[in-house]
Amino acid sequence: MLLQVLELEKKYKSDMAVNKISFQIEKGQCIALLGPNGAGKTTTLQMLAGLLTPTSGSIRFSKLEGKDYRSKIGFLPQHPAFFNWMSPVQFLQFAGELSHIPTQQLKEKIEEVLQFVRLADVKKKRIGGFSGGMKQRLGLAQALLHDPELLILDEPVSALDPAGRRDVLSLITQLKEKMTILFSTHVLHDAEQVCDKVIMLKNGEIQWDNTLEELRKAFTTSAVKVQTEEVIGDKITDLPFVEKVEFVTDSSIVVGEMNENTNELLTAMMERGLTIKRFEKLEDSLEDAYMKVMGQ
Ligand SMILES: Nc1ncnc2c1ncn2[C@@H]1O[C@H](COP(=O)(O)OP(=O)(O)OP(=O)(O)O)[C@@H](O)[C@H]1O
Repeated sequence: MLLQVLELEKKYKSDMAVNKISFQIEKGQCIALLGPNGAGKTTTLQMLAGLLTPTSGSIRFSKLEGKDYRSKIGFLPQHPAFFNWMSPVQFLQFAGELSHIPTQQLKEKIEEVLQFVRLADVKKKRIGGFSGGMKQRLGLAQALLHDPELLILDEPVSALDPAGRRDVLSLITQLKEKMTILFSTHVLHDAEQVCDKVIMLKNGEIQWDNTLEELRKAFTTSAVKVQTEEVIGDKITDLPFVEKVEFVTDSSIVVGEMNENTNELLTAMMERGLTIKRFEKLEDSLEDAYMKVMGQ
């Protein structure tokens, strides 16, 4: 385990932004913190990054018990601030000095991270002329300067156009091989593309903390819809599935709780002289499952 969060709480006067949440992060995981606006994502990430003091609860970084765990965290805020007159090299030099990275190491690291985020060609240009995607990649470069073990990204792709989104998500995918990543998003699809696990937040509380595969399993219905050429009538009244049958029309039924026994149902219907015209598995999409968990 890399990080353990216990009963973490942040209250703003009477407003409970984060309500005693607990979760843990294993080394090497890529986790998405998913939730609508106001769910408490930024508040949580800022507490983890040490930028905000929790009202109560604890954050433990396993390997650095007692030391300042923040030195091992790389953080990209939701709205990174840049000096427009600076160049990427100047900005990273400035950020690296603030983090007390030794001079020679910093020089090499700046070249390395700029190469990684594909800004090496424009490293001496003014940041003021950069696109949103370029700025976000520069922000990511800054978060990587001190070789963090845990990279925390607050809505890294939310403000980007589709191409910028794809760029940054692909960089995150490459970084997954090297470090543990926690990033927030309000878009399920972003989480689906890169992460192993999702923590869903709503009103400051965790609604789900597991893989998307488990989410799919937990919320997928196993009904099938069968449409026939003929009127079905009472031809299926003796089938073992009869209690789960609902007629949609005279020649179309939905049968619930069908798992491995779908073939049996179809065979039985054909044996009773029904011609199968259409057969459909009615599975909830991941989006449906997300909506159910979030109660939306
Ligand atoms: N400085 C603050 N003072 C008072 N309330 C705040 C403050 N910061 C956040 N909140 C409240 O805390 C709750 C959680 O906000 P937070 O920004 O963490 O949510 P979020 O999930 O990151 O949303 P978004 O996607 O909009 O950034 C919201 O109800 C918000 O209004």
